[in-house]
Amino acid sequence: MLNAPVSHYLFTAAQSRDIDEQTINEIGIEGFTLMEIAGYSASQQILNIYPELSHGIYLCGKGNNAGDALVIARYLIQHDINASIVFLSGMDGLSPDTHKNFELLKKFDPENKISIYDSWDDFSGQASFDFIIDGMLGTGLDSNLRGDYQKAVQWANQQSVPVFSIDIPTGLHADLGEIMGKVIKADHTFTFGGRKQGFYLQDGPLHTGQVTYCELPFPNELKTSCNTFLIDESWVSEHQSSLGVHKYDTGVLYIIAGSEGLTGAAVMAAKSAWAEGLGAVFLVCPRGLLSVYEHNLPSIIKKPVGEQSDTCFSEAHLPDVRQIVGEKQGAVLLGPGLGRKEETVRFVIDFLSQNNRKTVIDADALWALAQSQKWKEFEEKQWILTPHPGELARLLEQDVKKDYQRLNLVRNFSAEHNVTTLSKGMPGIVSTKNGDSYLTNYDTRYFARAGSGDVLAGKISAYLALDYSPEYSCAQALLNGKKKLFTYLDTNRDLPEPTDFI
Ligand SMILES: NC(=O)C1=CN([C@@H]2O[C@H](COP(=O)(O)OP(=O)(O)OC[C@H]3O[C@@H](n4cnc5c(N)ncnc54)[C@H](O)[C@@H]3O)[C@@H](O)[C@H]2O)[C@@H](O)CC1
Ligand SMILES: Nc1ncnc2c1ncn2[C@@H]1O[C@H](COP(=O)(O)OP(=O)(O)O)[C@@H](O)[C@H]1O
Ligand SMILES: [K+]
Repeated sequence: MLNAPVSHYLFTAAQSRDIDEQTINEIGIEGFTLMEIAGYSASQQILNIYPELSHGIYLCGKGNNAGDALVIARYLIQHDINASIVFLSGMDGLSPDTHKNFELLKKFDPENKISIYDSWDDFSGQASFDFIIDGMLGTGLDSNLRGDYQKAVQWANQQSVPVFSIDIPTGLHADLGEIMGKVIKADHTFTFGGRKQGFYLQDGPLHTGQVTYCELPFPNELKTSCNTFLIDESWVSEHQSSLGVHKYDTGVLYIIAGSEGLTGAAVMAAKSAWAEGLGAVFLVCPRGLLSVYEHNLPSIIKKPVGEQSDTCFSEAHLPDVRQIVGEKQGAVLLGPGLGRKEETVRFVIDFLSQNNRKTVIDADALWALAQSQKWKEFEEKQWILTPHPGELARLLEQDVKKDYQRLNLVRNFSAEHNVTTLSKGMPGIVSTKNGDSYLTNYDTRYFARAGSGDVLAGKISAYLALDYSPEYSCAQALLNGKKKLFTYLDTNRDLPEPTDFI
């Protein structure tokens, strides 16, 4: 199981608002109190992270997002950090808690040092300021940005000072991660009560800057509807290798991979899995390719099947392959470099029809699944599917353009077919049989070179062979790549090779 801490739950705007309302109406913590905690907590984070600030421009709408910004202003002026407040929709019609906080703020400023502007036109751009607070719109955004909000966003994005977004960068759709006309490009987003799903989809990652989760007193019981989580190393702990046990007790993996011209995929996957400290890795291969593997994979036990003239898998190999895979308890990786010949497609489907092993289905084995609907009826499916965008479109029989759509489709697909799916791309999405989804949070574009998929499949199947759950195996494999990527980028300027991730 993968149990994310609440700091890594990802909410939609509707879920956030529901939790807010229930906390206020059913639990009895007033909205004003929540706003105070939100603003106080963001102000302390800002003081910690940016200790040298002297003057902020506060861009405010009229909803509660602006109220949070006004609370921040109240705390920061106590630290001699000046404030200029710009109300983009004027000062009439502020939400009740925001209005109350505006009145409070003025009481903290008896000398009228705070500058207040009641429209965008009234604000002419200050001579000196060193940060901007974006308190224009939060979860209340309901359409493309209107009127002066567009102008203010454009202006803020052109300034060379840090921009701090309150709860959400204004203009970013909290669920979809899409830009609603225009969007703030924040250096830092302070988000309240829960991260928003859109931070990690589509345009989100390019606009939130660093995200800091600020806790609000929302009871955890109100958060159980959440089924989307952020994967990161702060909570997905690294596996411990169980040294000293017999090699066949510390993880056995059978890799069924490779065909003429595609032996590299099998080699990469096998090396990648072996590097995780398994007891034994068996590479099942068509006999005609054995010499390639003897040469390249000294640590891997080769299990050739068929005749000397065979260079791809076919149905004729099934009895031998089944027997080999049945010898010891272990996991199976099926797919890298298998090729797409018809006899290989039949081999894959027939093999899966009577396979009770935990199995990672990758690359050409996914091609085979997409050629035949038969697999949908198979009873035993302890499977992890690892489609890249093209493979996913074939499996779903539809094009998937938007991340939000991909998240929902992959979630439904996994639940409907009772499999775990790792949908590759940016973000990587892991969806489980019970409808939970886990998103990555780093630049996966570095992995878009032929071979990194084979390395990833090797890692996932290694963890599966070590008896970790399917979702943990996927998350840990993704994070393993991230760690290696960051280590590589620390000392290198050129692009990493897939072999750097082994
Ligand atoms: N008790 C609460 O409700 C809490 C709310 N919090 C804050 O409140 C925010 C949500 O507050 P609200 O629901 O008041 O919503 P917002 O503050 O996001 O703004 C809603 C207002 O903006 C207008 N608006 C919506 N879309 C617009 C567009 N495209 N262009 C121009 N104007 C637009 C709406 O007409 C409405 O008046 C959260 O994001 C968070 O910052 C926090 O203070 C925590 C507690
Ligand atoms: N550690 C990782 N974290 C996130 N995504 C990864 C990682 N490793 C691989 N990927 C994903 O896998 C993709 C490569 O897989 P794929 O297209 O199947 O390549 P291959 O040519 O190796 O089969 C990358 O574009 C990326 O989306
Ligand atoms: K905002």
